[in-house]
Amino acid sequence: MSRGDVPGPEDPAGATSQPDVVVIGGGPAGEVVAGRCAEAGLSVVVVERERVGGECSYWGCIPSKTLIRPGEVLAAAQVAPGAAGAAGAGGVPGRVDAAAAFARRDEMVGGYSDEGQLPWLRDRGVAVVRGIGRLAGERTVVVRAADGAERTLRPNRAVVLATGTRATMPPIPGLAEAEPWDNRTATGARAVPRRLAVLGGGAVGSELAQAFRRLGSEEVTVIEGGPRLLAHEEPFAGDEVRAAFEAEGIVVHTGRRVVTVRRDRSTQGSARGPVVVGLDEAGDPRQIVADELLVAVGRTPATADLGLEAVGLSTAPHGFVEVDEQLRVRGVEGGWLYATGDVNGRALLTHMGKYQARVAADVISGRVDPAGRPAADRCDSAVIPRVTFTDPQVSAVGLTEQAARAAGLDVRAVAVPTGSVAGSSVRGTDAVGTCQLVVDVARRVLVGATFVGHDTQELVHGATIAIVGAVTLEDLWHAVPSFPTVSEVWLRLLEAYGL
Ligand SMILES: Cc1cc2nc3c(=O)[nH]c(=O)nc-3n(C[C@H](O)[C@H](O)[C@H](O)COP(=O)(O)OP(=O)(O)OC[C@H]3O[C@@H](n4cnc5c(N)ncnc54)[C@H](O)[C@@H]3O)c2cc1C
Ligand SMILES: NC(=O)c1ccc[n+]([C@@H]2O[C@H](COP(=O)([O-])OP(=O)(O)OC[C@H]3O[C@@H](n4cnc5c(N)ncnc54)[C@H](O)[C@@H]3O)[C@@H](O)[C@H]2O)c1
Repeated sequence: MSRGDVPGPEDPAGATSQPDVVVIGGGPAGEVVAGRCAEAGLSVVVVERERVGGECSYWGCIPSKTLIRPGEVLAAAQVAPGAAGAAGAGGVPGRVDAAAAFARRDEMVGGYSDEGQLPWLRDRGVAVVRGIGRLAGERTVVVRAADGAERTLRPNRAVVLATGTRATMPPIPGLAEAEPWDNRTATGARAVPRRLAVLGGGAVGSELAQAFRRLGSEEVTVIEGGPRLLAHEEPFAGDEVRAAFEAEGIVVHTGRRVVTVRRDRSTQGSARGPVVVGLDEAGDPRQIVADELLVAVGRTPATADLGLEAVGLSTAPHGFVEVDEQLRVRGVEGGWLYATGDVNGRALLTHMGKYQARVAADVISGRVDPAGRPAADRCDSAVIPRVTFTDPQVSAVGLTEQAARAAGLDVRAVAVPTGSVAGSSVRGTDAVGTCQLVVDVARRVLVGATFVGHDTQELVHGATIAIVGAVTLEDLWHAVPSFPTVSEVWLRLLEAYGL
């Protein structure tokens, strides 16, 4: 199947028109809610307009992390004396074989076919109906297939919206005509642009800017409208990532606005002609010329044409679907409509969408815990683990210090350099980053943690457990980290707190 095609008409498993549950959208959140409902004995239909697996599998997490990995491995080797010679030397790590990286990306996305994803649903008896789903009234979903044929599904119990998001395109004059990259074109690239400009220094922009620099782009420029990269994280995280970017030749402009974009189709030397990005008058430069412009300024929920008005909901453009703690859509009577994953705007992360999906499935199926109580929603929106796969990585969970104070908590933050433990030095010569805990002073429990450094992705789950379990500092003191691991930062942090 070529990219951009809509897959075949209907999964051979077939689908009843009156199942218990209809899920619109077969991304990570839709798949999981469907699978768990089916495991609970319900009959389930997933309606998918493109590919089962969603944005994450083909144009998000999987291809981006696959393209990041080779540069990360080379950079790690370069700071391990003895391996460094084999891996190249200089500001940018030795060359990544971009063609091999793209080939591995193609493998990881299953050649942009969802054949590999379907068995998981089939094994659970979930039917997939191909087409665009929309609400047409209470417990009523109309599906329009690629050939225009429509069929109506009338589930007995629930409809779950899991339609995700697409890249937001800001209304900058000339931008659309310049055919910018979005996450799909960037993660699906088949060649490395010599010059790449990136609009937006959030998770997508930061990860892909560094990935392309390491894949071989000679000039990479990030333009961020806010004061720093990774604005949702602790301020030191964005500053430390910026320092690392600049050390490897990525130019970062913060606090700047793009006011015009133009693709110069008269210029030779690039198949499409260079793109000229005009900046505001707030500073220098006033213009950036690149071969491609990646737009990564956030996400827009896929709610247009979803029929929200048919069930009395607002159809405000760019509006996320508001849900309660059990993932039921607010403002709809009867408790039959749910929304999980990106489309509800709570946490635009695959693992959180899948968590919400498990909660929603338990609510829909009436699952009870061993004590016979209904499965409760523990979907605490403050406890969101997240890893930004830049180098250094930014791995965090819970509240930033500022967010905790804004929430009225009396907190104390303690921080130590990630390089203060032997585990960091053993790994290489360039231990960078800061680790910080945010502690609720009265309860002596964590409410937030941030770990910036190489390979910190595996540190964050310990902090997640500590927050969810409300483990006191006195108990954490007895959770002894192994030597010589980077986890020893936990000990340093507790010592810094005064234990
Ligand atoms: C570049 C990039 C990198 C990312 N990296 C990470 C990461 O490392 N870790 C992480 O946790 N998150 C990451 N994310 C975020 C992650 O991709 C999303 O949070 C996740 O895909 C959301 O899952 P979802 O099921 O809610 O929506 P989606 O994955 O968007 O799936 C929605 C599905 O619904 C279908 N659909 C939409 N409308 C309809 C309709 N009307 N009828 C039928 N089908 C419909 C779509 O075709 C799609 O298949 C990344 C995102 C991007 C863009
Ligand atoms: N590793 C991961 O888990 C991962 C990776 C990529 C994406 N994601 C998820 O996807 C979501 C979307 O990522 P994203 O990077 O598109 O959004 P984002 O909200 O993380 O960052 C967007 C950035 O663009 C800036 N911006 C907005 N408009 C601008 C403009 N006109 N000019 C310049 N800058 C502008 C914002 O200030 C912000 O810093 C993230 O919130 C995250 O949840 C996760």
